[in-house]
Amino acid sequence: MMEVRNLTVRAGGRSVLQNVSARFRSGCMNAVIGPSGCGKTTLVRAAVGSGALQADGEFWLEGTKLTSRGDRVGRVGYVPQFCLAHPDLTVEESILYSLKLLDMGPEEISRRADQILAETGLSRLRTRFVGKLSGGQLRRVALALELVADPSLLFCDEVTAGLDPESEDGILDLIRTLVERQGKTVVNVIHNLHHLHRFDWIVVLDAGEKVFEGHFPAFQKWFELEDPVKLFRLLGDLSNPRDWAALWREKGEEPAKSVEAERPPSKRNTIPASDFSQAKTLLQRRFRLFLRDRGYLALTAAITIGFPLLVVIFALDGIPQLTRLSMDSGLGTLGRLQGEIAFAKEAADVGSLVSSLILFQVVLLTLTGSNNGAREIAPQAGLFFQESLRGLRPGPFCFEKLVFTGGIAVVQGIVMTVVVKSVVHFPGSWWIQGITLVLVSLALSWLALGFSAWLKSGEKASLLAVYVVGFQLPLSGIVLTLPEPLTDLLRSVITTYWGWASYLASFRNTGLYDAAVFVSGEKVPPYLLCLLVLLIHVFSAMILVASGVFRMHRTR
Ligand SMILES: Nc1ncnc2c1ncn2[C@@H]1O[C@H](COP(=O)(O)OP(=O)(O)OP(=O)(O)O)[C@@H](O)[C@H]1O
Repeated sequence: MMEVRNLTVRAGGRSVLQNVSARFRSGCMNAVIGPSGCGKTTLVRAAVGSGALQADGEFWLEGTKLTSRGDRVGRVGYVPQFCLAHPDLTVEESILYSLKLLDMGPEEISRRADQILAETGLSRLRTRFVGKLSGGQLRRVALALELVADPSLLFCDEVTAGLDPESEDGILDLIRTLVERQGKTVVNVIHNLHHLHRFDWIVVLDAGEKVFEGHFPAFQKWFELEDPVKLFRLLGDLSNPRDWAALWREKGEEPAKSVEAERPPSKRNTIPASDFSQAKTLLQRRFRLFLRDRGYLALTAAITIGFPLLVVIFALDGIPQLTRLSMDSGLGTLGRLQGEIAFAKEAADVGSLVSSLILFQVVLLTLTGSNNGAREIAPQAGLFFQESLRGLRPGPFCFEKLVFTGGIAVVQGIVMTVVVKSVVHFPGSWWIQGITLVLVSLALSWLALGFSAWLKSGEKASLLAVYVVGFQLPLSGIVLTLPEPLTDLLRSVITTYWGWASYLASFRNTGLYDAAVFVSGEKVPPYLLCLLVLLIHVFSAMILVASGVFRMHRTR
C-alpha cells in the first residue's frame, strides 16, 4: 500500500493541499479525481518526490517511509500527461537507451525490450519514430518507458486526457493488464468520470482537501450519485453548499481504514548502471539525436564553416605588409614628415585590420558558442526528472552535456583557427592561437549551457546568452574606451577581451603587433596570463553547469 500522511503543500504563497492523508491499494487501479485546480497533480508530484514543492507530510510504500527521491528510484514511476521521449528516436531505441541506463547485460536488455514492447502493444511500432506516433500510441510509449525500471508503483497524471474514446479505453485496458498480470499498483489522475467504475479504489479531492476515499459503490453511496459524472457539479453546487471535507473527517474516515493486509516491503527490481556506463549511453543517444536532427546539424555545420569564411573575406590576399619601415634621410625635413605621416597612416590601416580580424573571429566564436549550449538542458528538465526516478544520476547527465557541447565548441575553435590562419597568414604560434580560440568557444558554450541549467526554459537561457554575447564587444574596451576605474573590473569577466589579447600577444615582436597596438592604444598582457584567465572562465562556466544540474536534480 502507498500511503500519504498529513500532506500539506504550499505554492505561490498559498496552501494547495491541506493535511491530506490517503491510501492507495496495492496491486490495484487507483483513481485520484476532483475538480480542476483541486490539487491532484500536486499530490502526485509530491508523492513521486518532486523537489519543486514546499511539501510537508509523509509517504509510506509497503510499510517503508520514503524520505528522498533516492528511496523512490526503481520503486516508483511517473508517467506525465505528455510523453517526453525524444521524437527523433524510434520506439525501440527509446526503450533500449533507457534500459542501458540500468545495470543489465546486452542479452537481458534485448529480452526486456522485447517483453516491454509486447506488454504495451508496441511490438508492431518498434521501428516508428516517436515524433510520428498518435496520442494514444505516445501514451503507450510513456508507459513502456516507465516499465523499464520495473517499479511496483506507477503514478499516471492524466494519461488518457485528450484521447478519443477508443484510445482511452485501450490505455485503461493496458493499465488493467499491468495491474493484473504484473501486480503493479497504479495511481491514475483522471478527468473523465465515465470510466470511474473501472477503478478499484477512488480518492476524491476538492479545494486541496480529501473529501472521499473508497470503492466505487461506496463512492456512489457517499455522494448519493448513480452517475459519477455529476460529481463536479455536486461539489461546486452553490445552492446547496456542503463542507464535504469536514463531513468526511467526521463520518467517512473510519470505513476507509479497512483496506487490505500489508504486503511485504517493495524492493527495487533493477539497479542503475555505473556513472561511466550511464554517461556513455547518454552520449551515444545525444550524438544519434544530433545526427538525426537535420536542421540543427545543417545550422551547426553552416556556422562552423561559414563564420571563418566570413572573417577571411576581409583579407583574402592575406594581411598587407608594412612597407615604409625606414625613412629616406635625403628627403629633408618636409619629406621626412610626409614619410612619417604616410607610415602612420599605413600602420593605422594595417593595425586596424589586424585588430579587427582578431576581434571578429573571437566575437563570432562567442556567438556560435552561445548557440551550442542555451537550449541543451532546460527543455529536457522534465525528461531528466523522469529518468532520475529510473536511476539516472546528475553526474553522468552533466558530463554528457559538457562533452557534447564542448566537443562542438572545440571543433568550431579549431576550424576557425585553421581557416583564418591559412588564408590571412597571421604570424605567431598555431598552438597559442588555436588554444586561445578553443578556450573562447568553450567558455561561451558552457556559460550558455550553465544558463540553460539554471533557467526554466531554453528561450530564457538563449536570450540571456545573446545579451551576454552582445555586451562582450562594448565592454571589452577594445572598440570603445571604458571609463578608467571600470576597465580592469569589467574586463576581468569579458572573454572576448582575453581572447583578443591572447591572440595578439602570440605574435608580439612583429610589425603587425606594433601596428595593432599603435591603433588600439592598448597595453596587451602576456599570452600566458590571457590563457590563464580564459581557463578560469572555462572552469567557472563548468561550475555553473554542474551546480545548475545538481540544483535541477534537487528541485524538480
Ligand atoms: N508552482 C505553483 N505556483 C503557484 N500555484 C501553483 C503552483 N503549482 C500549482 N499551483 C496551484 O495549485 C492548485 C492545484 O494545482 P494542480 O495542478 O495540482 O491542480 P489539478 O487538480 O491537477 O488541476 P487540473 O485538473 O486542472 O490539472 C492550482 O490552483 C494551481 O494554480
